[in-house]
Amino acid sequence: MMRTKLLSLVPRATVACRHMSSATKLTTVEVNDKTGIATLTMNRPPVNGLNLELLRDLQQSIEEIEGNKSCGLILTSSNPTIFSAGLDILEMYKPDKERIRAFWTQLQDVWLALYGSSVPTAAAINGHSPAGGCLLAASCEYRVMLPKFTIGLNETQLGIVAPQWFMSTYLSILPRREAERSLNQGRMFTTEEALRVGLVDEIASSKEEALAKCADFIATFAKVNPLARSLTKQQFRSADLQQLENERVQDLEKFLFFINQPAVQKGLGIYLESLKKKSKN
Ligand SMILES: CCCCC/C=C/C(=O)SCCNC(=O)CCNC(=O)[C@H](O)C(C)(C)COP(=O)(O)OP(=O)(O)OC[C@H]1O[C@@H](n2cnc3c(N)ncnc32)[C@H](O)[C@@H]1OP(=O)(O)O
Repeated sequence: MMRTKLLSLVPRATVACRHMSSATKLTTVEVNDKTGIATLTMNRPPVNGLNLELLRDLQQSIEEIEGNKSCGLILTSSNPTIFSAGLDILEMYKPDKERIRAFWTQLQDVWLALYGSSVPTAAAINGHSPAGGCLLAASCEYRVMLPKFTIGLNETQLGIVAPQWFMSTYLSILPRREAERSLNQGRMFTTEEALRVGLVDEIASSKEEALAKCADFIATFAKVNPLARSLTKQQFRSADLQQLENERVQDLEKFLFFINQPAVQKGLGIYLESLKKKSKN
């Protein structure tokens, strides 16, 4: 059964105090006193690669925001040029048997929590956002991106296949033809291209402006009944969420089977090497 987010259905009062979650985590949550909007910042140098620990912290932070009566969630990064480099490829290359199960299950949980979040969500995309990074941004309801960066589901470029729920997330934003073509191509869009196809909603010239635009989007719900808004969002997204809820185990087994294929491992090894060579030059 899909989780009902009762907590979030309580009308939201202005948050009285500024709250900062634990500094030892790979994410921070900061709630603006005036707006009641929570900013969730990813902070895992060097590239916000989504490893098991970052995913766990993301999940906890989303739950914290759902629970603390914030009136919206803005996802962003502490890195000035990278929103998130996507899944940490080291989790998938020559993986540890137990850890990779936990990793994928945690990724599923993060997606269910973010895509299914009952609070309004927006992404301030202040840097590159390939693959899993794009998934996180696309799971939000609104995206504001800074110029001169790239975003997209580039999985096929790595010789891997985005699972159905990545595709559903793309399809919730892009026209079907565009989603299919760009997924097949593993296309990375520039900020301007992303705006043109509708993958992002606005361009901002600084992170501060991006955060402000995200806050403006969230403020558009200020006079909308929170219960009606939340249930409407849930209805819109329920088929996608339900599909993964129903197929979680099969999705995990499919991922494990695929990722352990020698050809896939070889491809990931070559890709990692090319990233390392590039970073040394
Ligand atoms: C069947 C299963 C399907 C699963 C679906 C998969 C989803 C995914 O998310 S797969 C991951 C896809 N991600 C990418 O293809 C991004 C790769 N990275 C980049 O393109 C770039 O690093 C960048 C644009 C994000 C940032 O560029 P730059 O600022 O120039 O930084 P460097 O390239 O020098 O990278 C620094 C450092 O970080 C390592 N690294 C980068 N990305 C990843 C990653 N996704 N996983 C693990 N490690 C990553 C890179 O190798 C460098 O390491 P060092 O050489 O050790 O410094």
